[in-house]
Amino acid sequence: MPRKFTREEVLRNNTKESLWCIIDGRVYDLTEFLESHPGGEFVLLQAGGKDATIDFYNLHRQSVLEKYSDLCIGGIENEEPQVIRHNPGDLSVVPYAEPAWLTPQFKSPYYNESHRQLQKAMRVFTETYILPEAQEKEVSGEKISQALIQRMADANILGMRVGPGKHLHGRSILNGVLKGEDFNYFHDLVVTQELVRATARGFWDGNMVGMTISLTAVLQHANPVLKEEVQRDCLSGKKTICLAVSEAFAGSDVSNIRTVAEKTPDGQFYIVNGTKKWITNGTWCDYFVTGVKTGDGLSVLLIERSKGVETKAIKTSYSAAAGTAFVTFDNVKVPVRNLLGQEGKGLKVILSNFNHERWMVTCAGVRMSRIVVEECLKWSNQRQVFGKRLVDQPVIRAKLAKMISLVEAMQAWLEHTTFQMTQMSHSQQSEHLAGPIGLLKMYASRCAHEIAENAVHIFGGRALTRTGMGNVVEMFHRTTEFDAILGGSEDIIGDMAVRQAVKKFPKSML
Ligand code: HEM
Repeated sequence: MPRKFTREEVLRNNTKESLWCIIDGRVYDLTEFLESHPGGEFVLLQAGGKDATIDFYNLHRQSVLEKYSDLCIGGIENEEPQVIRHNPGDLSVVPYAEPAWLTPQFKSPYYNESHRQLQKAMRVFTETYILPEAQEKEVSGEKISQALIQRMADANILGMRVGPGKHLHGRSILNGVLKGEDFNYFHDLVVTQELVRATARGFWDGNMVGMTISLTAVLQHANPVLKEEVQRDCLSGKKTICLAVSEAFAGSDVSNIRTVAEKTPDGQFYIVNGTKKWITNGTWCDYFVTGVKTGDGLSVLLIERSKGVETKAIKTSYSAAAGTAFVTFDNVKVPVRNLLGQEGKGLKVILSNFNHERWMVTCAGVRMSRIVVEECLKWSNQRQVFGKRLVDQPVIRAKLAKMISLVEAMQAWLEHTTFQMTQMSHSQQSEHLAGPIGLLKMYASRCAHEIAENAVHIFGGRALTRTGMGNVVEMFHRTTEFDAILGGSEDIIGDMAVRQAVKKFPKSML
């Protein structure tokens, strides 16, 4: 049984020798903690013997109390803690913190019980296994651990990251929550929107994004033997794979790449020379799905890390946990059986995954935007300035209204697009959805930009620091702009969408 104290007892412990305080009906002994408190000794001495609940929540997250729970020596007689504690898997109780389909009062035509079960299991998994490692590695810049990759492989989370398809058939997801055959794009959306809740941008990209955007090319375009081998290696977590297309010479204009592959006289191998830049997960990947020039055309080769392949980490403004690399191919010998698709038809191979990649970037960006809105709602409600909560200021409410409406609009458009994906074959998606998905991604990254800006204004100085209350907002503001670039710069894909629309313009109306 926890010890119970009266408020008078706590009040008597207000010196350096014995320093207690009350936070949310619980009593904390801060005597030993005084010297190591990141906020300094003086402020704690001022709180000695008092109820410091309002001051504490004005400056700290609930998770701080959970981390330092050993400082808690008991509770106050006849008082119960008021603050709701978050357990792994719980839905947020903050309005607008969850998409409408997860809010009991709202209904959705898109999701059924299998999506709800998957969402629940993914949230428990993310909060139990991914979030702690993500937070640690985001700071240290280290690669995701093999143990976590293995755990995701065993639960078939790796398989789900590549989207619906035959590679999931016969697999049981997260201990029987779902059969692989039943996995559709709404399950795919759920998985991405839960995983990104680990709120660590570099680590998120490090967590197999390379595989998400490259293994699909192998599944769709490799010869059956190679496909079987690489699929088995990657989905079991034994090997990792990334997409190596962009170069210092060519980003969104993939057809201008300069990496060259020349066939050996016996026709058995390609010899590859060139460089690749900004390759996510490249520092540690085993396989590189690589865009190369073959004669006048563009082709795609699966290159294994071997003699002549070198990778160097590129210093970026986000965590090195993403494994962003500069890759050099120096006379690398690649068997011809590693050609994906046909020689000279590589653009088709590269484009075949762009819709899914852009859609996935959008799923993640929309969810991160919502997390930032939740952070702002919570902060505005708990932060006191000029004797009032932030949320009591009309200017703050106007910002929140704008942010919430942007997130709701993005999610609604995303779900509408996802529904279209469930109704179309892969080739129909390429034909009809490339433009709409491009526009959706562009809209989402513009909204995220606006949300980040408003969030910084709401959090003030805390939005500049990587620790403490503003850490999520700081990370989002620093990294959200990448979504405008990844999978094709937003200006270029926006332009592509309009050009495609113009092509379909009926002549009779002119
Ligand atoms: C159980 C009690 C407490 C613990 C475990 C604790 C722990 C921490 C930690 C870990 C930080 C670093 C920032 C963060 O991670 O949020 C911090 C910062 C700080 N704390 Fe505490 N704290 C406690 C109580 C208090 C109290 C009662 C006050 C004052 C009334 C206080 C004032 C501050 C200040 C001023 C900062 C710096 C905040 C900033 O830079 O924004 N702390 N504290």
